[in-house]
Amino acid sequence: MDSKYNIAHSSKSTVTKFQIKSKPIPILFSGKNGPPSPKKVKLNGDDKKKITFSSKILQPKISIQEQRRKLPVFQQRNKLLDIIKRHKTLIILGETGSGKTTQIPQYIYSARLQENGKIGITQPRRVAAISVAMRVAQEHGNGMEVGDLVGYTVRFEDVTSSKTKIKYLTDGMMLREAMFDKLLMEYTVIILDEAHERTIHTDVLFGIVKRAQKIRIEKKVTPLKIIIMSATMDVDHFSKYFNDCQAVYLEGRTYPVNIFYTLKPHDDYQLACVNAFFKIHKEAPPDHDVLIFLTGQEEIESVAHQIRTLAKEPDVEGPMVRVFSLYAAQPSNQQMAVFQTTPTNTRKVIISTNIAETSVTIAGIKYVIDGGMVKARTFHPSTGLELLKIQRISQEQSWQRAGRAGRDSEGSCYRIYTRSQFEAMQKSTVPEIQRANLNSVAIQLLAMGVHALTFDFMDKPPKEAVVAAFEQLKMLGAVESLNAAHLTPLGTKMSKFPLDPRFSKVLLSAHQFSCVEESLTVIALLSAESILISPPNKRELAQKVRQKFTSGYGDHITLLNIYREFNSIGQNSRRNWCHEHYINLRNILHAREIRNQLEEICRSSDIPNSSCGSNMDQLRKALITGLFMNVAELHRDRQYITLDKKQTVFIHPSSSLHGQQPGLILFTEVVQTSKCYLRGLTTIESEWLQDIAPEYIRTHNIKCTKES
Ligand SMILES: Nc1ncnc2c1ncn2[C@@H]1O[C@H](COP(=O)(O)OP(=O)(O)OP(=O)(O)O)[C@@H](O)[C@H]1O
Repeated sequence: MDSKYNIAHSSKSTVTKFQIKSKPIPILFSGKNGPPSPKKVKLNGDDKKKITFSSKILQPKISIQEQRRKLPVFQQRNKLLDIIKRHKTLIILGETGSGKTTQIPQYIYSARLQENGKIGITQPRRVAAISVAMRVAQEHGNGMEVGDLVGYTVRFEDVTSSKTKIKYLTDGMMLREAMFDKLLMEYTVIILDEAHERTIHTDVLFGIVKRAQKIRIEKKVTPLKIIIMSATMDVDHFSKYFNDCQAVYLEGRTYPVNIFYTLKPHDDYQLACVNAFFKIHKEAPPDHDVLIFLTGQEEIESVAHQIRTLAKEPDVEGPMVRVFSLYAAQPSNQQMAVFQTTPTNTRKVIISTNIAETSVTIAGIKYVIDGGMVKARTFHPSTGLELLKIQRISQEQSWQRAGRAGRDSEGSCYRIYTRSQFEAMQKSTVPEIQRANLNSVAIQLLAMGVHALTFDFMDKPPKEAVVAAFEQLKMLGAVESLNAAHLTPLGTKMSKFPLDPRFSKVLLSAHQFSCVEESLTVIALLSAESILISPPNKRELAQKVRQKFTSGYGDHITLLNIYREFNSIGQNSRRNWCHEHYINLRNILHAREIRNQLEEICRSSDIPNSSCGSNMDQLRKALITGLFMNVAELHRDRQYITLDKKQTVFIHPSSSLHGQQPGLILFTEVVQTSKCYLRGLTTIESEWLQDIAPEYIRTHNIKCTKES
C-alpha cells in the first residue's frame, strides 16, 4: 500500500483552476502525418436522432482467436519460444500493443516451459494486473473464469486457486510473497513486465529475482527463468545488470498511431486537454472513445466536471458523452468500470492518471490526449520531507501513453506540448528508488535479511537516503543499529503491515493506550485519498456544515469524528449524508476497506482490540509513538519550526488548527507552495513527547520551549 504519509501537493495540483467556459476554444495541433480527416458525423439537433449506426456494430466481428493470430508476436511465436527455452534470463522488447503481456505467458504455458511451476507476470499497477488477467482468461476460452488457470493477485484481492498456472500480480505483491519465500519457489518463470517503469517495487524485485535465480542454481533446486519485458527501455543497461543477458526485439505493431503536437506551449494543460477533447468530439464518429492523461484525483474530477457540463451546452456539437475517472485511490470495482462498453452513439471519455499508461488495453480508445504531466514523489533527505510534485513526463512515458491508442484499430495521440517541448523531455523517468523515501523499502529488505546499502540495485539509491531511512528505523525501534543485518522483533511485526513504518508503529503501540480502534481508523483514513470535498466556490459552506466534527485537537481527530458519524448512520442514508457534508463517499468506503485489512493484520499479530471512547489523549499519545519525528514547535516570532531538521513551516489554511497557535503540533502532510505548509495535524503535549520518545529528544538535543 502506498501510504499518503508526508505527501503533499504543489499549489498547481490542489487549486482548481478552471472557469467553466460556455464554449470550448479551438486548439491548434501539428503532426508529421497531418491533421486527421475523420469521418464527419453531425450529431446535432435532429441529426442526432437520425444516426442509426455505430461502427461498434458495423465493425466486422473477428473472433478473439483471430485477433490473437493477427498480433505481431504471433508471427514470431516459435522462434520466440525457442529463444525463451534456451536462455535462463531474457529481455524482450516489442512495440506497445504487439502482444507481449497477454500472449507470451500463454505461449510459454502451451509449450509447458513452466513445467511444474507457475508463470508469474508482474505489473506495476493493479488495474493492469486485473484487466490483463481477465482478458487472458477470456482468450483462453472454454468458459474459463479468472481464478482458474489464469488468476491475479493485487493488494486486498487474491483471485487465484490451486489450478492457477498463469498469475498476474502487482510487483508489490510479488515483493510481499518474497518476504515469506525468498526463493519464490512457487514460480518457474517470472516475467517482469513494464520494466521501464522503474517503480521502487520493480527495482527491488529485479534484485530479488536475480538473487533467487542464482541461489536456486547453487542449491540445485528447480531453476527460475526470468524474462524482462517492455516497449521502451534501455536494453544495454538492463542487459548489463542481468549478467549480459540476451535481448530480443519483436518487430511490428498492430495499428498505427498518428502523433500530433500543439503549435504553441500550453501552461494550462488541463484547459488545453478539455479543448482538445471537444475538437475531437465535434469531428469524430460517436464510437471513437478518448483517453485523457492528467496527474491526480482533483485535476481529474475537475476536468471530468468541465467535460460533463460543457457537453450538455446546446451549441456544443457531438454525441452523448459518458465520462469516467481512473486513479490509484479508487476501489477496484470503480477502476474496472472504465472497461465497460457504453451504449451506441455515446462517446466514452476516460480521464486517468499514469495508471492507465502501461499494459492497459481499453477497447474502443481511438484518441489519446496526453497532458504531458505527472505527479511524482521526491524525498529530500536534508529536510526529511517527501513532496509530491507535478512535473513533465519523460519521452518513454509519452510513447507509452500514445500506445494506449491503436490497439484495436488505427489511433491518434494529441500531445498537449510542442515538438520541441517533447524533445527537451528526459528520455527516461528517473527511477523512483533514487528519489523516494526509503524507509518502507529498507524494512522490507531487512525482513528478507538484506541491508539496503549492500543490496544489488540496478541503480543505487543515494547513500544519504538509505542512511536517513535506517536512522528512522532505529528511532522507531525496528533495528538496533544503522548496520543491522536483522530487524528487531518489533521491526518484524512492523514489516507485516503494508504501511510506512511510522504508521505501523502507531498501530503496534495503540494497545498500550487502549485505542486500537481509533488508531486503525485514523491510519486507514490517512492511507486513502482525502475524504473531504472542498469545491473552490463552496469551500466556506463545506467547512460550515462540517464544523460540528471539528476537534480542537486537530485534523486527525476531526477525521475520526467524521468516520464515527458515518459509521453510525444506516446504509441507505449514507449517500445523502456524504452529499450534505461534502464527504467523498468513494474515498470513505475505500478507507473502510483499508481499515478492515489493517484490522486483520492486527488480529494475526495478536494485537487485542481496544477503544479509548472519548478520551482523545490516549489516541494523541499513540500517534506520538510513530510520529515523534514529525513535530513542529511554535516559536516566539509566531512561526513554527520542525524539531527534527529545524525547518520553518506554517499551518495550512485548510487545517482545522488554522488560526490557532498550539505550542506543539504533530503533522502527517507537508505542502510545498510559496511556503512550506503542514496539514494533517494533532496538538500534543511537551511532557508526552519527553515520556514517549526520550531517546529522540536526548539525541536531537531538543528542548521544547512551549509557547501558547
Ligand atoms: N481487454 C482487451 N480488449 C480488447 N483487446 C485487447 C484487450 N487486451 C488486449 N487486447 C488486444 O491485444 C493486443 C495486445 O495486448 P498486450 O497487452 O498483450 O500488448 P503489449 O505488447 O503487452 O502492449 P504494452 O507494451 O502496451 O503493454 C492489444 O493491442 C489489443 O489489440
